[in-house]
Amino acid sequence: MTKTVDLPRGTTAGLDRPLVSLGGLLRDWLPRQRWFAGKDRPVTELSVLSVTELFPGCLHLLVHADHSPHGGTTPSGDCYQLLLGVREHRAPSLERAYIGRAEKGPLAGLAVYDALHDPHAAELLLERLRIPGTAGPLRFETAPDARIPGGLAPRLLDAEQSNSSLVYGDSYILKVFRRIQPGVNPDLEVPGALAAQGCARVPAPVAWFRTTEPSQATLGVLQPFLPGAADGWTLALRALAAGDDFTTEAHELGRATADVHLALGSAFPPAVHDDHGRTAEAMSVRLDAAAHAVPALRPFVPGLRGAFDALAGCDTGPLAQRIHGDLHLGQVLRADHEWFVIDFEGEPSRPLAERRSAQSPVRDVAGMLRSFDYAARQRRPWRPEWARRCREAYCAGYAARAGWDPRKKHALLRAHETDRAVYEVVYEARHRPAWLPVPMAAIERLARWRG
Ligand SMILES: Nc1ncnc2c1ncn2[C@@H]1O[C@H](COP(=O)(O)OP(=O)(O)O)[C@@H](O)[C@H]1O
Ligand SMILES: O=P(O)(O)O[C@H]1O[C@H](CO)[C@@H](O[C@H]2O[C@H](CO)[C@@H](O)[C@H](O)[C@H]2O)[C@H](O)[C@H]1O
Repeated sequence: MTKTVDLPRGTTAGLDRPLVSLGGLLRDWLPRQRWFAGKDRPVTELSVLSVTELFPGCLHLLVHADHSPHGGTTPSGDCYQLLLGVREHRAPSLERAYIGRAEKGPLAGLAVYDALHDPHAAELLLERLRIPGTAGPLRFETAPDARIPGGLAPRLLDAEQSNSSLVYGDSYILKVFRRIQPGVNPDLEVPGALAAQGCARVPAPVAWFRTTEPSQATLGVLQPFLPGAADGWTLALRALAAGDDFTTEAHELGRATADVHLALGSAFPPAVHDDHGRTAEAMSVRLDAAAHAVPALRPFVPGLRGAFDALAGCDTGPLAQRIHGDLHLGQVLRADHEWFVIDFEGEPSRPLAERRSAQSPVRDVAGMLRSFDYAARQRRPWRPEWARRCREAYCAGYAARAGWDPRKKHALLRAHETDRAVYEVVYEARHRPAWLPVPMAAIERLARWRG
């Protein structure tokens, strides 16, 4: 029988030693994870920032993967959250989650695996979340009126994700953030603020956990699960495959986006003048960095920069406010004939302060328009007409609710679509090189654009 191993209870003293013995294992395992952000750069050092025994046989770790070249002076790297299960023997049911056997230190000889794959560990994690409390530097908190039942069966979502999510009994979904940045995560902050506004388009957080060490940071959020929901990407591809029209859904999605923008406008500090010059400058800087990282972009840089120059010269547009920041078809769910919006983290590679700053709502609109293009390019022959109709319907739906029409903001829309396509090029080059031609096709079109 497979036994879990009891580690010294309630103490972190000496527990950082396990990482010394796990370093070799994690160094190989970490970069292979979908959510690992530094795939294009070697890990030069892996260090432990905190380690806590969450419950017997389960360690909570924050590790830092350093990418600075040896001898380099500018530190670079990211912090990741790991939940490691430790057992005496390898469990056949956890083969997919197996990381390896610790060679040295207090865990020597024990089998180590990603505990989120272990239903028993996932159940205990929900138990911790149901009732407010602490474990070392970890804080477990609930919404004031939350009544979370125990004993819900967990399942780990195996979607291609930036984080890891556990669904409990089709009632709740727990998102465990993988890349951790100091401060409150917008995916807790924004849905919480929208719930307080009575915005029904966003599932409200019911519990969350955070750390106080090495600095304050959100680690995970539990929200109601929308049973039977399908995400916009799946629905769009289904419509394309069946040759179905998607304009009704796109129109409603435009309305839903505007609803969320209006609620965000009320929930956060007043909207501010959108400084187009500064935004254009930031876009230009991102373009240069992207072209440095992805050589295929380089021939298009002068053409693309034209979009940013046009933005800088533009003197009208909606006010800047809190936005979603990474809006695409995978971030919207359809349930009971309504659209819901999830995942307010923003573009994962951007610094947190930037993601939480006021930005043009056109950025979200541009994100969704790019997504229609992505969907249309999943089929051969490519369906530009399908994407164009969705685009029109989405903008019309948005305008009907927001009171202004994104289609009439040509310079803004083009600049934000260009910036978004540049982001996507870097994202695909890093995570899914086979998808690179999708945003590159848009880059070619946007670089040629004369209007
Ligand atoms: N409240 C919810 N109800 C139903 N499914 C959800 C809910 N929240 C997220 N999901 C599912 O989980 C997936 C991943 O969620 P998401 O927040 O986008 O995580 P990530 O940031 O890791 O991409 C979504 O695509 C969706 O299928
Ligand atoms: O993981 P997240 O949902 O936070 O977002 C990241 O991954 C997305 C892909 O999973 C990526 O979206 C890009 O691909 C989508 C199709 O898979 C497409 O609908 C989007 O329009 C396109 O941007 C997203 O950019 C990235 O931040």
